[in-house]
Amino acid sequence: MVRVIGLISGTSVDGIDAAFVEIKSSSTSVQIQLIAAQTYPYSPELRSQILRLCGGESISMAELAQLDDAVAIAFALAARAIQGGFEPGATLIGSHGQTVFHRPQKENQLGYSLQLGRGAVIAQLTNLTTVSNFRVADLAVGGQGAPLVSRVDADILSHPTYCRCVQNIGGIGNVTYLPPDALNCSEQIIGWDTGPGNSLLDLAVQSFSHGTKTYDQDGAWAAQGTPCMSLVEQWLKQDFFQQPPPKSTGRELFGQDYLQQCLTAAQPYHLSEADLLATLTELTTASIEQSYRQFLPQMPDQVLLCGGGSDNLFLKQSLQKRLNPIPVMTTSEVGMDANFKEAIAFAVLAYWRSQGIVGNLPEVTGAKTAVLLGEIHTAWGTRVVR
Ligand SMILES: Nc1ncnc2c1ncn2[C@@H]1O[C@H](COP(=O)(O)OP(=O)(O)OP(=O)(O)O)[C@@H](O)[C@H]1O
Ligand SMILES: CC(=O)N[C@H]1[C@@H]2OC[C@@H](O2)[C@@H](O)[C@@H]1O[C@H](C)C(=O)O
Repeated sequence: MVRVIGLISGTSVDGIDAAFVEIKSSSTSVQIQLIAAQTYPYSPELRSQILRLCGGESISMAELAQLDDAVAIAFALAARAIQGGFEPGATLIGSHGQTVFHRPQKENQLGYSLQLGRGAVIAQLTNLTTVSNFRVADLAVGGQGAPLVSRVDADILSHPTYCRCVQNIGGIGNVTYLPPDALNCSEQIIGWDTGPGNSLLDLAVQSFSHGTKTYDQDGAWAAQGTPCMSLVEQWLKQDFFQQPPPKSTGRELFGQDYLQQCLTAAQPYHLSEADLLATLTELTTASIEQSYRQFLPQMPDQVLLCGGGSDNLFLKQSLQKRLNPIPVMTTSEVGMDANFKEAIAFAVLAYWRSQGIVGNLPEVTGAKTAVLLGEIHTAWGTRVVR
């Protein structure tokens, strides 16, 4: 048994998700007990600095260094806070860090992905061995570097007889397709980034609310509107949605510029803000549905949502309508907290790294081979281990 902290802040930049878990492992899989979970919001200043960088703003190397320091300190404070008081405490941290740039692999160009929050600093500040920088090893062997949670999804969410899709709806959406008894047929597991999750919705809400809101609670604003389906069909012609897996994306594509193109295309329709939010919600759910129908060997028996978008009632209803009669549930309904599944995943990925167990699924990322994910930083220095 080992106690591990998983930390992640994703493309919504809404804060650091921290999960404190106990991991028991057998020869075939891991058993997870969630001890504590919490989201630690960024300070408004730090969030806005990160969002500007994610939005493509140029900064100096000195500013980048300062931002990396601030993110590492914020992650270390979250790690200290989440395990406060529990005994025994954690012996390992898995820190995804904060994605600020992602360049998917294409043709003969390696992918590139940058997450801020240096593991060596977190290890020093917490005095705990810290695994970080998970994506580079998959990228170096020709992978997309994302999604990385698929092997964990298979371990903790596959079902003996049901075929499942685990659908994360964060800033960006990503799916893992799990055939029945997936662990014993991992070559049949597939996954990809489906496209925008909440990223366009959040940007639109921040603009329409003049900065007073960061997201549409429960999708209540969008629910007051009517989606314009012809716009959704037009937007779905974007190359990314036609691209077969393996594929990954980020705010570099589905960010402010893409939103602006959507709003410009919508002008002739004279839509209200609620109509626009409803239409952007349909883009998210339509892109998920279309990718399933286009790229899956068969439609799943169940869809399990996770990520903040799983709390968006209007979005969940729209996806259910599109996938009926397939039940659209959340991972919480099968015992895996939907808001912290990704943080838990990075605790497991860090544990696997510490045990010399590979973490990526080449069938998902397109990597040439399965590799060890993450660099191990101890309080007394960085260990280079096989
Ligand atoms: N109650 C809610 N109603 C509607 N939307 C919500 C709710 N709670 C969270 N969200 C959405 O979820 C987002 C945060 O989700 P999450 O933390 O999964 O994103 P992330 O991890 O940063 O993204 P990614 O998975 O792309 O890395 C918020 O920005 C918001 O858009
Ligand atoms: C570069 C990066 O941070 N990608 C994220 C993003 O957010 C959702 C989707 O795109 C996913 O592929 C990925 O994160 C999750 C944790 C993953 O790698 O599985």
